[in-house]
Amino acid sequence: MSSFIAKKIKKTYAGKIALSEFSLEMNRGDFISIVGESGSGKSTLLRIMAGLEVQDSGQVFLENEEILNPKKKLVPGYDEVKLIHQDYHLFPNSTVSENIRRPLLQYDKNYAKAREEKLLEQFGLKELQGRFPRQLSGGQQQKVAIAAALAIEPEVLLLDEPFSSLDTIQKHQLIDELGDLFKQWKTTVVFVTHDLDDALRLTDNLIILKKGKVVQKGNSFELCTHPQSQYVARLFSPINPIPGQKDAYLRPNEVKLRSKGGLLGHVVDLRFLVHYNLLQIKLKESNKIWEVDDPHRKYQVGDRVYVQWEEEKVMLLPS
Ligand SMILES: Nc1ncnc2c1ncn2[C@@H]1O[C@H](COP(=O)(O)OP(=O)(O)OP(=O)(O)O)[C@@H](O)[C@H]1O
Repeated sequence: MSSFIAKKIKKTYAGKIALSEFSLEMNRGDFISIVGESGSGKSTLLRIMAGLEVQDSGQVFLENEEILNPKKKLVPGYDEVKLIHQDYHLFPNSTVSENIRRPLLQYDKNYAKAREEKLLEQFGLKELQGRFPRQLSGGQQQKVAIAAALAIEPEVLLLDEPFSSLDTIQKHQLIDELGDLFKQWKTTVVFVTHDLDDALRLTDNLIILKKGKVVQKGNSFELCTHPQSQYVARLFSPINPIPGQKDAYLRPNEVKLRSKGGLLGHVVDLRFLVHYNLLQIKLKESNKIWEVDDPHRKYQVGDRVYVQWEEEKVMLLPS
């Protein structure tokens, strides 16, 4: 039996569709990442799921109870369903401990103290408990904000790119740590992001959103190897159109570089990346620019090179 359900959620702003019949069913402790470009409706969806935004139609349920929107509920939102976004608000004149304790003010004192201690411990914040937010790094501040949001033990956590202001190393470390905690606690987590790498860090269970519509669902392997559209394929890597073949594309790592045979081109740009060089190759006949991986770092700008590929690597992708 699913415990968190969104049923045919639709939302328009001034007649423009932001979400179109979005449905989702999750069991307790499931993680899902929803990935989509800016404006695809991710934040709108999470706000509706948290009971903070009025939808045009459709319903959200937690354990068979309907999540009521602000039109139907005097005080919007629920303790059981917590939305965390980038603009987290810590109280600047309260310490780490006080920030975490604030949501627990109305709870039994002993319970509140025990909960605060547990969160400080689990988030590795014990040594920082007496500091004020201005004395913390961005990553530490975000940890405190998330710990505070978890103080009242929500069943569902909705994460709206809360890590986007962190550098990649901090971000990945925080996502890994949180992922472990959420698993321990069996929290149901919906993470929305435009960044596929971040999404995959937390879970392999993906929904791809475009202009308010689900365009594909599945795990990363399925989506990477069998994308059903250019939009989904591009989330994983750039794609190169094959001249003269409608909707036929190749990924940069599937193109072979040879000194003869295939399509002739010239290297017009080279980027040194950690594991390989990324080349831009201008194809002679079509003038198209392809992005191609050069794992052996063999080619230089100006080199003549032939590109080849295996037919089975060609992806047919309607726009
Ligand atoms: N309050 C609003 N009034 C009017 N239009 C809105 C409002 N909020 C969102 N929209 C529009 O709805 C669409 C979806 O917006 P939403 O913020 O949900 O997308 P998103 O995927 O979260 O984008 P981003 O990744 O940039 O945060 C966009 O076209 C946006 O302009």
